[in-house]
Amino acid sequence: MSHVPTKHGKVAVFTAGSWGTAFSIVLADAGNEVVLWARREELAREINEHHENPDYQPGVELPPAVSATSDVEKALHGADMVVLATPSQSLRAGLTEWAPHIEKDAVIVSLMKGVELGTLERMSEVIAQVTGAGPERIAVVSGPNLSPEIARREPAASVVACADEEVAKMIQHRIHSPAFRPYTSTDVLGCELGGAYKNVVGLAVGMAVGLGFGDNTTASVITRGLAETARLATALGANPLTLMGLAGLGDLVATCSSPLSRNRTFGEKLGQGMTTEEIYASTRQVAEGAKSCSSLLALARKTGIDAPIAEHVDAVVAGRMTAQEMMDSFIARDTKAEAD
Ligand SMILES: NC(=O)c1ccc[n+]([C@@H]2O[C@H](COP(=O)([O-])OP(=O)(O)OC[C@H]3O[C@@H](n4cnc5c(N)ncnc54)[C@H](O)[C@@H]3O)[C@@H](O)[C@H]2O)c1
Ligand SMILES: O=P(O)(O)OC[C@H](O)CO
Repeated sequence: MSHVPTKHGKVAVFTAGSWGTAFSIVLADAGNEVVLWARREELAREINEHHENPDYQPGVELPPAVSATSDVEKALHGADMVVLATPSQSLRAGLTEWAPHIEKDAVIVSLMKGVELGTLERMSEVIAQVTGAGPERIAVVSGPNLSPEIARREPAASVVACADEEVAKMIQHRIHSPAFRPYTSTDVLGCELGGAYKNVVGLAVGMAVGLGFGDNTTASVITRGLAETARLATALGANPLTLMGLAGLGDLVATCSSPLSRNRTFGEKLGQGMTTEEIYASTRQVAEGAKSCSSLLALARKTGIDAPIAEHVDAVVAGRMTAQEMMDSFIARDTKAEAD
């Protein structure tokens, strides 16, 4: 059945990185007017003049409904939806600057997949604290959505989660494009933890690939990674079915199987023997799991949950263990029942 785009309102997207730019195409294709905020004025100018973001989605033509600005007030004026896509560890600082200019009834949608270091807060919690918005104004979009594929309009599905189901439905309508199919959920916590944890599992799978191991190894890590994710998320109140859905298993499969994933690639480089510092120096794009392994591990410990994958990935990223030692240690762990 064909999708008929309807005319919607203005959406402000912070910021013009890989996912913000790709998601602006979804939003425009779904009938929204989109303003991308770029930190650098020259990038905003480039986007407006050439309808392309050469830094984060080179070669992709942006629809006419997408424009860019480096002016925060201009981006947010009249926007009834604000979409946030920064690295998770930068959200609090950025949002503190932007929040005073957000329209008072605007809904705020997080596209981020991480947990804040130190506070151990999920992005929706950071948004609530910084903006004062209630749960009915805060939503999350999460699923198997590698940005280069979304930017090429390859078909994909995702989940839009909000504590208020009617708001989730409204956002679903606003982001349903010919190539992008959103499902609703009220399980914000489950979607956020699924999204953050899959990055850590993606790092471990990447390490296995970098070490030269095949599909038995990666499937074992993926499956135990899903068990670990579900253990923590359900202990914190998530619906177990969320972890079996697009924001859990779906995203885990996309991230762990795709060479496009920055987390899997980061892990692959660790597996090949590069250090974390060398990898950071080789790319400016974010691999959220390299930071969130530490916050998720701390969250698991605080919750009294066994989290061997987060623990080992954190040790490798911090240089306390090699990728090979991690794999050896996974196999040598005390044996137990699968369901435990
Ligand atoms: N790229 C994807 O395929 C994808 C898909 C789904 C979710 N995500 C999530 O979206 C979030 C953003 O990822 P991305 O891929 O767009 O990252 P990216 O590295 O491509 O872009 C990050 C953007 O944030 C900006 N930025 C960096 N530091 C900042 C700061 N201190 N203050 C304000 N802005 C800052 C950068 O200028 C850039 O525009 C992450 O949480 C990621 O897990 C990414
Ligand atoms: O490139 P990654 O590893 O950040 O993954 C991107 C998306 O989260 C995949 O859904």
